[in-house]
Amino acid sequence: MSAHVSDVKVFIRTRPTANFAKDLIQYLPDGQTVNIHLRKGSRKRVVNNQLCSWSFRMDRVFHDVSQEEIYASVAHSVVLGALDGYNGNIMCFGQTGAGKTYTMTGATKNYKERGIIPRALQEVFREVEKRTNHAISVYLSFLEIYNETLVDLLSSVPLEESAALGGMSIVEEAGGGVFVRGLSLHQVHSEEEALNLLFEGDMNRIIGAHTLNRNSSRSHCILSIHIESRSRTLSEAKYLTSKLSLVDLAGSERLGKTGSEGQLLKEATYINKSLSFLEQAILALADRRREHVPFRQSKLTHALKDCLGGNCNTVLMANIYGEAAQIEETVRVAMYSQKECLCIQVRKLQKEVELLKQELFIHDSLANRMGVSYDTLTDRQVAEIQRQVRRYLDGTSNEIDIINIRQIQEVFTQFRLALSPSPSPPPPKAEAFEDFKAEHGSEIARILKENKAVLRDRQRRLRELTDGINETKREIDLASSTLQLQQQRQGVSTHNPLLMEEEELTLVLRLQELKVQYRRQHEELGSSRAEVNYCQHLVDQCRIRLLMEFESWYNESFLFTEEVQAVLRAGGSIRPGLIPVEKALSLENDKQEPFEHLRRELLADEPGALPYYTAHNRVLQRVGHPTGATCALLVSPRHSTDCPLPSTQQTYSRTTIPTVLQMRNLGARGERGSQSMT
Ligand SMILES: Nc1ncnc2c1ncn2[C@@H]1O[C@H](COP(=O)(O)OP(=O)(O)OP(=O)(O)O)[C@@H](O)[C@H]1O
Repeated sequence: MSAHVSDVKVFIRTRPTANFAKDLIQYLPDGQTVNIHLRKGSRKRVVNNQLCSWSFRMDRVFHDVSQEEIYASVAHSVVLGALDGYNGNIMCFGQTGAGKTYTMTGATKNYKERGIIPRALQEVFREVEKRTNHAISVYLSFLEIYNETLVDLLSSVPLEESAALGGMSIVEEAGGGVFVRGLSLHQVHSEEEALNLLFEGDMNRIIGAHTLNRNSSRSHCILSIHIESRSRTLSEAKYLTSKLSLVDLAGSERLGKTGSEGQLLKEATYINKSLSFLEQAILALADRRREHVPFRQSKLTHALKDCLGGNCNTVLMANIYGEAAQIEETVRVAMYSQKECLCIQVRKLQKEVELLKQELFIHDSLANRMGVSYDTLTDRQVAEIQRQVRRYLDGTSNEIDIINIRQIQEVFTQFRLALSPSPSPPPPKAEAFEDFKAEHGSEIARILKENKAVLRDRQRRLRELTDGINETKREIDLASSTLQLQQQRQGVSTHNPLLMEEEELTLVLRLQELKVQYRRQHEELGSSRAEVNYCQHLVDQCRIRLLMEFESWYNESFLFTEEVQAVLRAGGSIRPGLIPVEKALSLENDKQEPFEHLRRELLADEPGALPYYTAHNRVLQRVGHPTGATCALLVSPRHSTDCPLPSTQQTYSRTTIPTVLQMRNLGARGERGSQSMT
């Protein structure tokens, strides 16, 4: 039996655990979909019950599945493909401890639990025995890549000697293949010989890691099975060579997760870089417009160059934990594999398109329609269709040349353009704003006017109080200095407080009276300042509402297309006015300018409100949530005014605010605002 499909497949496998997070990970019965839910903020240990959900679709998802089944579903066809001359590549990736080594190598203590590599070696030699018509030679190499350093796990030469000989390097061959110069290649004649090398390499990896003080899960390992096959019966049959790479990638933890530093940080950086380069290489392979695939960016991608894409069967296995504590990493790994899955879909579709184009070409040549192009229309072709449509509409022509679907679509587009009424240019914003205040926005404009009047009244009262308190202070100072002079005149030594002269007594009593008055005025001033601040806040709110409502009205009335307006009318999460119009319509900057100017002018009398408004609007646009506007308004800080203030600064409670002002609060279209303001 032979199997060879040049393709990439993506799988997910969960490591079994007693604490499987069944409320967060759900495998759907189709055997291909896994839904993962993540509680927002769980990482920061913030109590937050909001869930983010993802649905990932793979070639297959494996949960509680035996090693035997994994091999049959994932590796069997790739191994057979290699025996037929197709390169193969099986890669396991995922976070440390998620089961990559278990999947690739398996648990060595238990035969049933052996992984893909020993099973692949077994199958290769069984096939060698079966395929008696072929002389098949098998070679093994075992490469470790640690921090971009290449290590030969089967070398008999000590590391220092190998370095003295020039070390190892990745070299490209003329036919597009790659080989690692300096990496030992071992011919094996039986399954057992091959397994010996596998275990030896594994052991060398552990010893190397131990002596060099590094963690074996921080390196990538590639066991390559090189196969050469020659027909014993057909002298002219091709001599086939292939390479099957079985890759156990390093754990893919995020940098920040374990607070890595020093060596750990360096390792994590290398791993992340090489995995990201691997991803880039796979994405580039899927993009047919890319002529260059960046294989040389890392040792890993360079070494795998001839096992990715092209004439190669590739399998990606995402190993994940099933526990809630690891759910974020799980999402990350699943997303990574999903991306690969997407590019595989793209590649498949591109192949299909290619095939269909070829069929069309044959069909056209049989139907004598050679020279017909199915590519995207050029500007000249579009202009030609436009001309023909116009001639058809004004009656000078009865025909329009159409030979393919793209042209039909373009004809319809041109008809629509020609027949739809040309949109009138929107009026200048400053002019429209006046109309808006007189009609649609009259109620808000009226309330803004009233609130401004109240604010002016309170500001006047504050000025009076400040003048009054300053006057009292002056009187106090005068009375004090007069009293002091009086006492000096009498002479301090002879002065008897019990025998106070009438003039002096009058002065003392006046001073006491003034001090009481000063304290009373001071309190009143405090309340008055609080009122002014609060009135100012309400005026700002009204002003912002007015501008927002205006912007919304202007967009809806003059800028949004009928389609957009229909969506807005239908409700949903988009609220008019919260769509940044620049984004929705890509307005040119100079058209926005007058409105910015208007906005600044409107806010000019209280400059403090401008940054407030701008920042607030930015937050709204960023959050893009309908209630965002209201919430932001309600929690916004109160503004100070430029009114004269007494020398002592105080804070005032909001309980002094008169009820009449609360009635004019516009927050949250009614109730929400008034709740929060009291
Ligand atoms: N599917 C599974 N069934 C049974 N045991 C498993 C399975 N997957 C993993 N294990 C066990 O979990 C432990 C960790 O697995 P493994 O060493 O394969 O993780 P890993 O992803 O290769 O980690 P590292 O990145 O550190 O190499 C091992 O004891 C392994 O036997």
